[in-house]
Amino acid sequence: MEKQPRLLASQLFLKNSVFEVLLNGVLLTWKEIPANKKVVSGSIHHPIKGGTSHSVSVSEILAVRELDVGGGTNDDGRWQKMPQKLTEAYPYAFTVSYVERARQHRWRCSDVTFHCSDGVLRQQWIQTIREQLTALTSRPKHLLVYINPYGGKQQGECIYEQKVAPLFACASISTDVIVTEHANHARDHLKTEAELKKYDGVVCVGGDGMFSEIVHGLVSRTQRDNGVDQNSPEEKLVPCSLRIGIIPAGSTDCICYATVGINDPVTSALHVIVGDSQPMDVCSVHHNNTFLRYSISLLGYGFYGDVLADSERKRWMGPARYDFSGFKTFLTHHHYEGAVSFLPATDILGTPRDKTRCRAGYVGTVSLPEQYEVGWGVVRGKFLAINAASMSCACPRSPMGLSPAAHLADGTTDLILVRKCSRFNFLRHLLRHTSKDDQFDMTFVEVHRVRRFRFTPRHCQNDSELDLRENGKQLFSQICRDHPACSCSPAYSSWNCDGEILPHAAIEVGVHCQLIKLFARGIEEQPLFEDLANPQCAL
Ligand SMILES: CCCCCCCCCCCCC/C=C/[C@@H](O)[C@H](CO)NC(=O)CCCCCCCCCCCCCCC
Ligand SMILES: Nc1ncnc2c1ncn2[C@@H]1O[C@H](COP(=O)(O)OP(=O)(O)OP(=O)(O)O)[C@@H](O)[C@H]1O
Ligand SMILES: [Ca+2]
Repeated sequence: MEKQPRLLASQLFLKNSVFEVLLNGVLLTWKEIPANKKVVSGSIHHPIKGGTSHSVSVSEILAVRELDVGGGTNDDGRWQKMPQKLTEAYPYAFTVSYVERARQHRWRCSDVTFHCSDGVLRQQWIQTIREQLTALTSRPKHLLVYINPYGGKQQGECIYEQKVAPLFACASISTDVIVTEHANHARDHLKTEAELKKYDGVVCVGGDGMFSEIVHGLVSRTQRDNGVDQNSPEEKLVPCSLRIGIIPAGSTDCICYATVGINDPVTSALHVIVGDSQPMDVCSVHHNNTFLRYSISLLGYGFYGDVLADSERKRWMGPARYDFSGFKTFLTHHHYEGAVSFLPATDILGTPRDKTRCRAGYVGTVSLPEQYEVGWGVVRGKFLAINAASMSCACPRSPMGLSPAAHLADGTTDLILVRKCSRFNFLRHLLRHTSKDDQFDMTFVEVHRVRRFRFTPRHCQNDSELDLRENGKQLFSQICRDHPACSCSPAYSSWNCDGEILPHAAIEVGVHCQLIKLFARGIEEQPLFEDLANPQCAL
């Protein structure tokens, strides 16, 4: 039989007042007792009206610890002198650290210190809270942490040491930390060496590129351990068991932003500590039955491919390189010819044009065996951009993202085709990414929710021998030498695969539903914050 959580109710002293404190296995609540209703000691069992009240879910308590008194520390860490009489009456203190919601999906760690009249009561409280925390089996105890010291503004190590490590220590999480020494260090370590059995999760401190390394390491390792061949595009991949945490310290941080709602290191660390779990889709990208890469956020050909290719040469500029290259690519206004064929997702309810958003608690449609018999669709033409967004791709540049209604874990990707149009119209389309306006409501844009797709560039219907880095450039320079003053576009762009350039233009993509899990819960609805942030809220 399941053990019932112990119920505790006491009158405890907090700041300058007496509170009725209650722990019921789900919630810890404390409610101020108006001065005229105070009971001197022991438990009370009747509801008390009036006074401020607070409530914290046990699942969002980080830790509880004893505190020596004679005075005490305030919630904001300042020394607080307590009234002599009350300190004498309640000399035994304990502090509870818990998650508090702040603005714009930010989480913060807050402390509340309760004072008890005797040591036995204090022990009872500490022990009971600890028992209830131990019963939360989804919380990680031992983590493997990779820090990219060169991501984003090169603050990775500092962010981890100052903001994250103290929180992990407070929550009694032990860590093995590796500061990477070169690109693909984390990927290769995970793929071949790391003793994964020792850990409850992997944390990366860096940007989307660093996260991508972790995904490649973990997914490849899992397939190898299970004898699955990644080179076969049709193969069903085995999901990874370890969850991944992202401490954002990169330039775009779109995976973190779209799964948590903000790119904030403390918020992400707290999601790891409370043991959140968010499944996510992963796209596999193949060329001629050879595995190229996995994509979790954006696969972009044309505009986003060209922005990335240009920005890679400007890494020294830091995150601003994307704006610089974005502006330059916008002015260049190249279009690319080719054919996109895709398998529409017919067995799901949503569409990319929905007004609904993927939010915390959304249960993704798990792949269903009975798809309607709808064949592949084909779209041919000249495109400014071909984007596949497997999730919204919300980021600080575009708070709603490339595909605002995309879901994190529904086994589909939103294929966005932007046909050749004027610069003015393309600018209108881009601008809509920065507001709530519908970027798909334009004649030259179409969007399909798909399970698989292929792209074949026009100039290379047989792309088997093509290596873009070599032949692509030659072809472009050839064309432009022939038309020195023309504004013709090169034959090929490159694919931007989560911030990495792919070596081929002709690719085949399949979505693997819920292949990985993150220490996140999806974006919480804002009203939840409004209620909980209000200190006067009713219990
Ligand atoms: C006029 C303002 C329009 C703003 C439109 C902004 C749309 C931004 C949508 C961003 C989507 C990011 C998707 C995430 C991709 C990541 O896996 C990847 C790795 O981190 N990041 C990038 O590839 C980094 C890609 C970064 C792309 C930045 C593009 C900036 C475009 C600026 C265009 C300026 C035109 C101005 C004309 C006057
Ligand atoms: N020690 C290292 N030295 C050089 N490169 C590294 C090192 N560790 C990781 N990398 C590589 O750095 C690249 C960029 O890292 P990261 O994603 O952390 O930052 P970013 O590119 O600034 O951010 P974003 O990906 O969000 O745009 C990654 O592709 C990763 O492979
Ligand atoms: Ca998806």
